[in-house]
Amino acid sequence: MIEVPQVVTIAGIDSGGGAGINADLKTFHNQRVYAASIVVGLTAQNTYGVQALLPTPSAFLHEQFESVDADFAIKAVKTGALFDAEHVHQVVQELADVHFGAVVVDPVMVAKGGAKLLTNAAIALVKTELLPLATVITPNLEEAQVLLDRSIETEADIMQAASALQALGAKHVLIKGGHAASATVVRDYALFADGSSAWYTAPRIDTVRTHGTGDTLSAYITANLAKGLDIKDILPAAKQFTYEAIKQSINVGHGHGPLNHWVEG
Ligand SMILES: Nc1ncnc2c1ncn2[C@@H]1O[C@H](COP(=O)(O)OP(=O)(O)OP(=O)(O)O)[C@@H](O)[C@H]1O
Ligand SMILES: Cc1ncc(CO)c(N)n1
Repeated sequence: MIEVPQVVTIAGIDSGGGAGINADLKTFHNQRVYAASIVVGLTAQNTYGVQALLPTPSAFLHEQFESVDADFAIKAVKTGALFDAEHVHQVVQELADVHFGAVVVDPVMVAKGGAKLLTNAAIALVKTELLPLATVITPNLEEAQVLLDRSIETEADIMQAASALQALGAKHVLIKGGHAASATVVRDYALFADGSSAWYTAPRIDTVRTHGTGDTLSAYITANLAKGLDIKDILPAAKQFTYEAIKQSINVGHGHGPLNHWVEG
Protein backbone atom coordinates (compact mmCIF):
# COMPACT_ATOMS: atom_id res chain seq x y z
CA MET A 1 0.00 0.00 0.00
CA ILE A 2 1.14 3.49 -0.78
CA GLU A 3 1.31 5.93 2.14
CA VAL A 4 -0.07 9.37 1.27
CA PRO A 5 -0.10 12.51 3.41
CA GLN A 6 -3.66 13.47 4.33
CA VAL A 7 -5.05 16.99 4.63
CA VAL A 8 -8.43 18.64 5.07
CA THR A 9 -9.84 21.88 3.74
CA ILE A 10 -12.45 23.73 5.80
CA ALA A 11 -14.04 26.21 3.42
CA GLY A 12 -16.78 26.99 0.93
CA ILE A 13 -17.68 25.22 -2.31
CA ASP A 14 -17.65 27.18 -5.58
CA SER A 15 -20.29 25.96 -8.05
CA GLY A 16 -18.12 27.48 -10.80
CA GLY A 17 -15.28 25.17 -9.80
CA GLY A 18 -12.48 27.73 -9.75
CA ALA A 19 -12.07 28.82 -6.13
CA GLY A 20 -12.66 27.66 -2.56
CA ILE A 21 -12.72 23.93 -1.90
CA ASN A 22 -12.71 23.23 -5.63
CA ALA A 23 -9.36 24.99 -6.16
CA ASP A 24 -8.02 23.39 -2.98
CA LEU A 25 -8.86 19.85 -4.10
CA LYS A 26 -7.26 20.34 -7.51
CA THR A 27 -4.11 21.71 -5.90
CA PHE A 28 -4.00 18.87 -3.36
CA HIS A 29 -4.43 16.33 -6.15
CA ASN A 30 -1.65 17.98 -8.14
CA GLN A 31 0.58 17.80 -5.07
CA ARG A 32 -0.30 14.14 -4.49
CA VAL A 33 -1.83 14.51 -1.05
CA TYR A 34 -5.16 12.97 -0.11
CA ALA A 35 -7.76 15.57 0.86
CA ALA A 36 -10.94 15.47 2.90
CA SER A 37 -13.22 18.49 2.89
CA ILE A 38 -15.40 20.05 5.55
CA VAL A 39 -17.95 22.27 3.82
CA VAL A 40 -18.67 25.47 5.76
CA GLY A 41 -21.04 26.70 3.10
CA LEU A 42 -22.18 26.58 -0.49
CA THR A 43 -21.87 29.32 -3.08
CA ALA A 44 -23.78 29.75 -6.30
CA GLN A 45 -20.84 31.24 -8.13
CA ASN A 46 -19.16 31.52 -11.51
CA THR A 47 -16.26 33.51 -12.94
CA TYR A 48 -18.42 36.68 -12.95
CA GLY A 49 -19.00 36.58 -9.20
CA VAL A 50 -21.05 35.10 -6.38
CA GLN A 51 -24.81 34.97 -6.96
CA ALA A 52 -25.87 33.34 -3.66
CA LEU A 53 -24.47 31.95 -0.40
CA LEU A 54 -25.76 29.20 1.90
CA PRO A 55 -23.82 28.56 5.14
CA THR A 56 -23.92 24.99 6.44
CA PRO A 57 -26.13 24.42 9.52
CA SER A 58 -23.93 24.21 12.65
CA ALA A 59 -25.04 20.70 13.62
CA PHE A 60 -24.10 19.42 10.19
CA LEU A 61 -20.76 21.23 10.26
CA HIS A 62 -20.07 19.40 13.51
CA GLU A 63 -20.98 16.04 11.92
CA GLN A 64 -18.38 16.65 9.22
CA PHE A 65 -15.64 17.34 11.78
CA GLU A 66 -16.56 14.12 13.61
CA SER A 67 -16.59 12.07 10.42
CA VAL A 68 -13.21 13.32 9.22
CA ASP A 69 -11.55 13.12 12.64
CA ALA A 70 -12.80 9.57 13.22
CA ASP A 71 -11.10 8.15 10.16
CA PHE A 72 -8.19 10.07 8.69
CA ALA A 73 -4.61 10.82 9.80
CA ILE A 74 -4.77 14.50 8.96
CA LYS A 75 -1.36 16.18 8.94
CA ALA A 76 -2.39 19.69 7.88
CA VAL A 77 -5.58 21.72 7.62
CA LYS A 78 -6.50 24.79 5.64
CA THR A 79 -9.30 27.24 6.40
CA GLY A 80 -10.87 29.38 3.65
CA ALA A 81 -14.22 31.17 3.42
CA LEU A 82 -15.95 30.85 6.82
CA PHE A 83 -18.98 33.08 6.11
CA ASP A 84 -20.06 34.45 9.51
CA ALA A 85 -19.12 34.82 13.19
CA GLU A 86 -21.03 31.71 14.25
CA HIS A 87 -19.11 29.55 11.78
CA VAL A 88 -15.70 31.08 12.60
CA HIS A 89 -16.30 30.46 16.30
CA GLN A 90 -17.46 26.91 15.69
CA VAL A 91 -14.48 26.09 13.47
CA VAL A 92 -12.11 27.38 16.17
CA GLN A 93 -13.84 25.23 18.80
CA GLU A 94 -13.92 22.15 16.59
CA LEU A 95 -10.21 22.54 15.76
CA ALA A 96 -9.44 22.41 19.48
CA ASP A 97 -11.10 18.96 19.69
CA VAL A 98 -9.36 17.29 16.76
CA HIS A 99 -5.76 16.56 15.75
CA PHE A 100 -5.37 18.07 12.31
CA GLY A 101 -1.71 19.18 12.55
CA ALA A 102 -0.43 22.38 10.92
CA VAL A 103 -3.08 25.06 10.40
CA VAL A 104 -3.01 27.29 7.31
CA VAL A 105 -5.42 30.21 7.71
CA ASP A 106 -6.40 31.92 4.47
CA PRO A 107 -8.55 34.76 5.85
CA VAL A 108 -10.79 34.95 2.78
CA MET A 109 -13.08 37.99 2.95
CA VAL A 110 -14.14 38.99 -0.56
CA ALA A 111 -14.47 37.05 -3.84
CA LYS A 112 -12.88 38.43 -7.04
CA GLY A 113 -16.24 39.79 -8.22
CA GLY A 114 -16.56 41.79 -4.96
CA ALA A 115 -19.01 39.59 -3.00
CA LYS A 116 -18.42 39.35 0.75
CA LEU A 117 -17.53 35.87 1.99
CA LEU A 118 -17.07 36.94 5.63
CA THR A 119 -19.28 39.26 7.66
CA ASN A 120 -17.79 42.18 9.61
CA ALA A 121 -18.61 40.51 12.91
CA ALA A 122 -16.74 37.41 11.75
CA ILE A 123 -13.61 39.41 10.91
CA ALA A 124 -13.13 40.30 14.58
CA LEU A 125 -13.27 36.61 15.51
CA VAL A 126 -10.83 35.62 12.78
CA LYS A 127 -8.43 38.08 14.37
CA THR A 128 -8.92 37.14 18.00
CA GLU A 129 -9.73 33.40 17.83
CA LEU A 130 -8.53 31.86 14.56
CA LEU A 131 -5.33 33.79 13.89
CA PRO A 132 -3.63 32.56 17.10
CA LEU A 133 -4.06 28.97 15.83
CA ALA A 134 -2.30 29.67 12.54
CA THR A 135 0.92 27.92 11.64
CA VAL A 136 0.78 30.19 8.59
CA ILE A 137 -1.64 33.01 7.81
CA THR A 138 -1.91 34.14 4.18
CA PRO A 139 -3.81 37.45 3.90
CA ASN A 140 -3.81 39.50 0.72
CA LEU A 141 -3.17 43.22 1.15
CA GLU A 142 -6.82 44.15 1.77
CA GLU A 143 -7.28 41.34 4.29
CA ALA A 144 -4.15 42.42 6.17
CA GLN A 145 -5.43 46.01 6.24
CA VAL A 146 -8.84 44.96 7.56
CA LEU A 147 -7.41 42.57 10.18
CA LEU A 148 -5.08 45.27 11.47
CA ASP A 149 -7.41 48.23 10.87
CA ARG A 150 -4.63 50.24 9.23
CA SER A 151 -3.70 51.25 5.70
CA ILE A 152 -0.82 49.42 4.05
CA GLU A 153 0.79 51.38 1.22
CA THR A 154 4.55 50.92 1.21
CA GLU A 155 6.84 47.92 1.55
CA ALA A 156 7.76 49.18 5.01
CA ASP A 157 4.03 49.09 5.87
CA ILE A 158 3.84 45.49 4.64
CA MET A 159 6.78 44.45 6.80
CA GLN A 160 5.28 46.16 9.84
CA ALA A 161 1.90 44.57 9.14
CA ALA A 162 3.50 41.11 9.07
CA SER A 163 5.09 41.78 12.47
CA ALA A 164 1.74 42.94 13.83
CA LEU A 165 0.00 39.78 12.58
CA GLN A 166 2.73 37.69 14.16
CA ALA A 167 2.27 39.60 17.43
CA LEU A 168 -1.41 38.62 17.31
CA GLY A 169 -0.36 34.96 17.37
CA ALA A 170 0.30 33.64 13.85
CA LYS A 171 3.55 31.65 13.67
CA HIS A 172 4.51 32.47 10.08
CA VAL A 173 2.93 35.27 8.00
CA LEU A 174 2.71 35.56 4.22
CA ILE A 175 1.25 38.82 2.88
CA LYS A 176 0.25 38.41 -0.78
CA GLY A 177 0.72 41.28 -3.17
CA GLY A 178 -1.63 40.25 -5.98
CA HIS A 179 -3.74 43.38 -5.41
CA ALA A 180 -0.84 45.87 -5.16
CA ALA A 181 -0.51 48.77 -7.58
CA SER A 182 2.59 47.75 -9.55
CA ALA A 183 1.82 46.89 -13.18
CA THR A 184 5.11 45.04 -13.65
CA VAL A 185 5.73 42.82 -10.63
CA VAL A 186 3.84 41.01 -7.87
CA ARG A 187 5.67 40.83 -4.55
CA ASP A 188 4.69 38.66 -1.59
CA TYR A 189 6.36 39.07 1.80
CA ALA A 190 6.98 36.36 4.39
CA LEU A 191 7.90 36.75 8.04
CA PHE A 192 8.93 33.51 9.70
CA ALA A 193 8.67 32.39 13.31
CA ASP A 194 12.43 32.79 13.81
CA GLY A 195 12.22 36.47 12.81
CA SER A 196 13.80 36.01 9.38
CA SER A 197 11.93 37.25 6.33
CA ALA A 198 11.83 37.04 2.54
CA TRP A 199 10.34 38.81 -0.46
CA TYR A 200 9.10 36.69 -3.37
CA THR A 201 8.90 38.62 -6.62
CA ALA A 202 7.37 37.50 -9.92
CA PRO A 203 6.48 39.39 -13.11
CA ARG A 204 2.83 40.53 -13.03
CA ILE A 205 0.85 38.49 -15.55
CA ASP A 206 -1.53 40.81 -17.39
CA THR A 207 -4.76 38.83 -17.04
CA VAL A 208 -8.19 38.84 -15.43
CA ARG A 209 -7.99 35.02 -15.13
CA THR A 210 -7.13 35.01 -11.42
CA HIS A 211 -10.11 33.24 -9.83
CA GLY A 212 -8.78 31.13 -6.96
CA THR A 213 -5.17 32.35 -6.90
CA GLY A 214 -5.15 32.73 -3.12
CA ASP A 215 -6.82 29.36 -2.54
CA THR A 216 -4.32 27.67 -4.83
CA LEU A 217 -1.34 29.23 -3.09
CA SER A 218 -2.54 28.35 0.42
CA ALA A 219 -3.57 24.82 -0.58
CA TYR A 220 -0.10 24.26 -2.02
CA ILE A 221 1.39 25.40 1.29
CA THR A 222 -0.95 23.06 3.22
CA ALA A 223 -0.10 20.06 1.03
CA ASN A 224 3.60 20.53 1.52
CA LEU A 225 3.38 21.14 5.26
CA ALA A 226 1.61 17.76 5.39
CA LYS A 227 4.61 16.24 3.62
CA GLY A 228 6.83 17.64 6.37
CA LEU A 229 8.69 20.14 4.17
CA ASP A 230 10.19 23.32 5.62
CA ILE A 231 8.07 26.46 5.31
CA LYS A 232 11.06 28.35 3.89
CA ASP A 233 11.29 25.86 1.04
CA ILE A 234 7.53 25.66 0.55
CA LEU A 235 6.74 29.35 0.06
CA PRO A 236 8.88 30.03 -3.04
CA ALA A 237 7.61 26.79 -4.60
CA ALA A 238 3.99 27.75 -3.78
CA LYS A 239 4.49 31.11 -5.46
CA GLN A 240 6.04 29.47 -8.53
CA PHE A 241 3.21 26.92 -8.79
CA THR A 242 0.57 29.64 -8.56
CA TYR A 243 2.45 31.75 -11.10
CA GLU A 244 2.52 28.89 -13.63
CA ALA A 245 -1.13 28.06 -12.95
CA ILE A 246 -2.05 31.68 -13.83
CA LYS A 247 0.40 31.94 -16.75
CA GLN A 248 -0.56 28.72 -18.55
CA SER A 249 -4.15 29.90 -18.66
CA ILE A 250 -7.11 27.80 -19.74
CA ASN A 251 -10.05 29.13 -21.74
CA VAL A 252 -12.86 28.55 -19.24
CA GLY A 253 -15.56 31.05 -18.18
CA HIS A 254 -16.17 34.62 -19.28
CA GLY A 255 -15.08 36.64 -16.22
CA HIS A 256 -12.23 36.08 -13.76
CA GLY A 257 -11.29 32.72 -15.25
CA PRO A 258 -9.99 29.80 -13.18
CA LEU A 259 -6.37 28.63 -13.02
CA ASN A 260 -4.68 25.69 -14.70
CA HIS A 261 -4.16 23.12 -11.96
CA TRP A 262 -2.53 20.70 -14.37
CA VAL A 263 0.76 22.62 -14.36
CA GLU A 264 3.77 20.84 -12.92
CA GLY A 265 4.21 21.44 -9.21
N1 LIG B 1 -1.46 38.93 -12.07
C1 LIG B 1 -0.64 38.16 -11.35
N2 LIG B 1 0.58 37.81 -11.85
C2 LIG B 1 1.42 37.04 -11.14
N3 LIG B 1 1.15 36.56 -9.91
C3 LIG B 1 -0.04 36.86 -9.35
C4 LIG B 1 -1.00 37.67 -10.04
N4 LIG B 1 -2.10 37.80 -9.25
C5 LIG B 1 -1.85 37.10 -8.12
N5 LIG B 1 -0.61 36.53 -8.17
C6 LIG B 1 -0.02 35.69 -7.14
O1 LIG B 1 -1.01 34.79 -6.72
C7 LIG B 1 -0.95 34.58 -5.32
C8 LIG B 1 -2.29 35.00 -4.69
O2 LIG B 1 -2.27 36.40 -4.56
P1 LIG B 1 -3.54 37.33 -4.40
O3 LIG B 1 -3.05 38.58 -3.77
O4 LIG B 1 -4.23 37.44 -5.73
O5 LIG B 1 -4.44 36.46 -3.42
P2 LIG B 1 -5.96 36.53 -3.09
O6 LIG B 1 -6.46 37.92 -3.30
O7 LIG B 1 -6.12 35.95 -1.74
O8 LIG B 1 -6.64 35.60 -4.13
P3 LIG B 1 -8.21 35.18 -4.14
O9 LIG B 1 -8.90 36.18 -4.99
O10 LIG B 1 -8.20 33.82 -4.72
O11 LIG B 1 -8.72 35.24 -2.73
C9 LIG B 1 0.24 35.40 -4.82
O12 LIG B 1 1.39 34.59 -4.75
C10 LIG B 1 0.38 36.47 -5.89
O13 LIG B 1 1.70 36.93 -5.94
C1 LIG C 1 -16.16 29.54 -1.90
C2 LIG C 1 -15.07 30.51 -2.17
N1 LIG C 1 -13.99 30.51 -1.37
C3 LIG C 1 -12.99 31.39 -1.60
C4 LIG C 1 -13.04 32.30 -2.65
C5 LIG C 1 -11.93 33.30 -2.86
O1 LIG C 1 -11.15 32.97 -3.91
C6 LIG C 1 -14.19 32.25 -3.48
N2 LIG C 1 -14.33 33.10 -4.54
N3 LIG C 1 -15.19 31.36 -3.21
